[in-house]
Amino acid sequence: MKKILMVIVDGLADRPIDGKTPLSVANKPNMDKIAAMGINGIMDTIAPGIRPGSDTGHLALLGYDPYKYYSGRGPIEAAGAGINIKPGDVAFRVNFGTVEGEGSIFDKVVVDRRAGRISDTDELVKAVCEGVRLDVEYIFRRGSGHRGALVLKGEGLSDKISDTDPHEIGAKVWRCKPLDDSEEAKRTAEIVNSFMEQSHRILDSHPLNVERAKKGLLKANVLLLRGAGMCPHIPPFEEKYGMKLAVVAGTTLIKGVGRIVKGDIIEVEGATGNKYTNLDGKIKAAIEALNTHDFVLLHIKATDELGHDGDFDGKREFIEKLDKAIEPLLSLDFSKVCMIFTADHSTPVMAKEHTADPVPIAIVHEGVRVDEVTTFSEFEAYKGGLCRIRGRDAINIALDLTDRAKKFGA
Ligand SMILES: O=C(O)[C@H](O)COP(=O)(O)O
Ligand SMILES: [Mg+2]
Repeated sequence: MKKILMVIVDGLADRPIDGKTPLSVANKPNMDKIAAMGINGIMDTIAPGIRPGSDTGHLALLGYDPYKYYSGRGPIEAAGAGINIKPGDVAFRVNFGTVEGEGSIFDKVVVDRRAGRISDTDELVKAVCEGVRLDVEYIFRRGSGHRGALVLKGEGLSDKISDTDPHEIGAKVWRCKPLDDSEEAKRTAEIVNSFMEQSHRILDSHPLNVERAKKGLLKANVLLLRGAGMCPHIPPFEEKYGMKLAVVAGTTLIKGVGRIVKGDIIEVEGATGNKYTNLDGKIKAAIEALNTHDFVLLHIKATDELGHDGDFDGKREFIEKLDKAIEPLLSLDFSKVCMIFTADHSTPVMAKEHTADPVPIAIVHEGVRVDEVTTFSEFEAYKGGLCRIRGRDAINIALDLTDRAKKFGA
């Protein structure tokens, strides 16, 4: 049976500054070869004008309707961190951030939502877990980089509560509020606010943070919570498509997407989800996974981080580094493998956030209607034969090319 490889370069696409994007000016002969070998187009991961999160974007690319199956970022992040969420538990995405100011945690101002992109939070997580006492059981784990996941466990909880992450720097930490009149939401918000206060006290005076401050580094002294949600109910990928799924990713969230649809997560040494990740190792692992799995999702994260950081040159340089690393993909046997090369959304350096600008997509397989596009970029892709598709179409096209599609009608 033929195989499918979907390469998703997170936040790869951009909005032009003086007519240029990091992708359009990067020297990337291998991506251009992929464009030349395949059929090209632009893709609205969810729908035109809808800004995808990486979670909803990846669900759509795996063929799941995010409006039906998405139950918040928290549970996906928690699954990625290896936490087994049970019905009734409430999960959150957590950011190690930096606050300054006096008074309670809710009087303090967020000066960085990523604590200077801190990379090792093991000791800090341990201190929080040892010190914070709540009215419920909880699990707090680190994720990749500044990320983590918190799960409140037990009866009488609700996910109808607001974030404590204000989503912007210069703003005060938000107090968690119930979003409906239920006792459960009121109680959960109180528990969250207690977690915020206690964890801040522990982190602010932690020796590692005192040391960071001495070195002129930002303290990781607040845990910003967002995306509260409960256990998702989603059909396993294999049940839906009859294909075994493998996910090669360093980023906790994407591992989580793989786990909630019951795919296999391939761990690669040195896969960090940042610009120093082990690209060669990930590409090798993805190619190997094609021997054991039917559908392989290879995720590359750093382009998105560099977009969030507003770093045009950094994003271009990373694209060039990635381009060198993907060379082995060009030697795949495209009579047996269908390769989709694309992004989950745009993260323009000028916006430092995700936008709804469509992303380029190239599909390589024997027999595709190769078009005249020979450059992989936001400006060339739309001239290709795929024209403009939605995220959920990509997997269907691959199913058709690999002779898995069922005829609709007689
Ligand atoms: O990198 C991530 O996890 C997200 O795409 C952005 O999240 P952040 O703004 O909290 O870093
Ligand atoms: Mg993304």
